[in-house]
Amino acid sequence: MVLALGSDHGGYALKEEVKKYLDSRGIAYHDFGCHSTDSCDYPVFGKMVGEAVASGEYERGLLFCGTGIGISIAANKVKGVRAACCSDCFSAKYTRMHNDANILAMGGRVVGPGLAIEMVALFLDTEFEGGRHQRRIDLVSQIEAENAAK
Ligand SMILES: O=C(CO)[C@H](O)[C@H](O)COP(=O)(O)O
Repeated sequence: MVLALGSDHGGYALKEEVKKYLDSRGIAYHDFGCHSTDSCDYPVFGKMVGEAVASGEYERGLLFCGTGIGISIAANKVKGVRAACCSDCFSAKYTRMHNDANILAMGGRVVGPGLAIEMVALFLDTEFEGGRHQRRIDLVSQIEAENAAK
């Protein structure tokens, strides 16, 4: 699995911590930026990672901003993206099992590195359950298709 990573300045430090964890597990990733704590704009990186995941080039993505919210909102504007902003392990696990989330977003000003790494592990290691949940994802995709046609 190759991951697409992105952050703004508010999520930069947490992204660096998560990268150390991914390195320790030998999980490959590409970091689309940002690459410092200089102030920047989260939609730029949410869009880049969203498009990278939606294209199929990267299987899943990890996004970071101050709250995790803005960058997940931006990524979710890309067709095919299901980005979940999480700050607890239950949500990080169930967003894989029930929502087949393809991007996990976290807030560098909300969660510490220990919790973030636990959430990343659950997000990466949990499979989608399918079944009734696939029907619901199909309904979400239908909303995307309807809006694209407008
Ligand atoms: O969390 C965020 C978006 O949801 C941003 O990281 C946050 O809004 C950036 O704020 P500032 O420019 O004051 O550092």
